[in-house]
Amino acid sequence: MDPKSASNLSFILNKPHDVAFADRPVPSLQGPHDVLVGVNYTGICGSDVHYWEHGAIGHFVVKDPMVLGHESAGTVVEVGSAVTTLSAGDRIALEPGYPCRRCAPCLGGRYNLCPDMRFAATPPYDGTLTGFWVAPADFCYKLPDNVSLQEGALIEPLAVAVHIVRQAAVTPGQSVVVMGAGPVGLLCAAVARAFGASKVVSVDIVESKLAFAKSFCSTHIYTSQRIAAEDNAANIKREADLEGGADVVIDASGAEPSIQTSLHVVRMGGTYVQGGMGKSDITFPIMAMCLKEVTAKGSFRYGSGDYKLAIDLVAGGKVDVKRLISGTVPFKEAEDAFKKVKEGEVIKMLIAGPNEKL
Ligand SMILES: NC(=O)c1ccc[n+]([C@@H]2O[C@H](COP(=O)([O-])OP(=O)(O)OC[C@H]3O[C@@H](n4cnc5c(N)ncnc54)[C@H](O)[C@@H]3O)[C@@H](O)[C@H]2O)c1
Ligand SMILES: OC[C@H](O)C(O)[C@@H](O)CO
Repeated sequence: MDPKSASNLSFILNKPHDVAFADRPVPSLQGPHDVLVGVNYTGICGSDVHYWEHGAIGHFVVKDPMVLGHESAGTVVEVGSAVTTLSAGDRIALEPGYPCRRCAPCLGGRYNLCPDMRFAATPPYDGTLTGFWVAPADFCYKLPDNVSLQEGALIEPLAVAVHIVRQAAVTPGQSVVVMGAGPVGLLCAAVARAFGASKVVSVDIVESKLAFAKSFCSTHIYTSQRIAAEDNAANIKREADLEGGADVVIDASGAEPSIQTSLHVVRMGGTYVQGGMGKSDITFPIMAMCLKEVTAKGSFRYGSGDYKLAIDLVAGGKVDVKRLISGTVPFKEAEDAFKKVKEGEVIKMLIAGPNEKL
């Protein structure tokens, strides 16, 4: 694709529910280690939909028009003079956040915690729903021949799940309960299976999502009821035969009742990981955490090795991300795809890049 003759049409959020398409200048390489990527496919994340609806997530507020999107795969079109690992034509999954590489978290190996992270479609930084994108070469991961560009767009949420399951340190034979069967919860359940968990229980409030989870990877499912958290936890333990509780519980819902249930379903000395992002403050069953000596951890985005492992899991047939793709729309239908995601009819919608023929 020649960037001189191709479109750099971008899908821009002006303010909540006010989006526009604009042909922006094709970006140039900023340094010798950069590559220019033609964006082929981008998945819609819940955070994109949240910005589209509300114009903000916590203290990240869209003040100026911002290009949406951060779950992308593309094709390299130009490489900087110092790039040795990629060449024009390579198909890649795009890691969309660039840390400073100099601060204490970066040097400590946890670059996802960099305070100066420039993350796509997180204000003030533009996202990847555009024709061309410039990235450091080491944040572009070559896709093996048996991984499609559509699957490549799913590597981002899969890397989120890989990071969560690594935080939980899941080992073979363990029991894992995953709260939430949206894309992140489904992928956490699949990664937990791939890590050797023998029992993976998906919990949600929507039965159709659980039916999908069962067909996708979960060994057990449970529809959460509007009852006390302790009672939901007791039901999960009984129905999934988890006497004493689960070794690991992951929240991928962000919902307060689900977080409360999690602390009652985890076993003595078990591990709890918070992956879901809902309300900033909730009522948390801290006594259960204390008395059971639960190891509780957070998980934010992804770090060293997560993208690589996510690609290996797809290439090795361990996680079939294709099954999560509900449909792909042309670039000009981006807003309709956002509406579909908001209505909850779909699992993962992809938007083709502006130069992609469907
Ligand atoms: N930690 C990170 O870096 C990171 C990255 C991406 C997304 N997230 C967060 O992960 C969460 C999941 O993302 P997603 O894209 O799958 O979102 P999603 O909204 O598609 O999925 C959330 C699921 O939780 C279910 N749910 C709601 N209330 C529940 C309850 N009481 N019990 C059980 N399930 C319940 C919903 O029905 C839904 O299926 C979101 O909160 C998102 O913000 C975190
Ligand atoms: O997958 C990455 C997440 O969607 C982002 O961190 C988002 O939630 C905030 O920028």
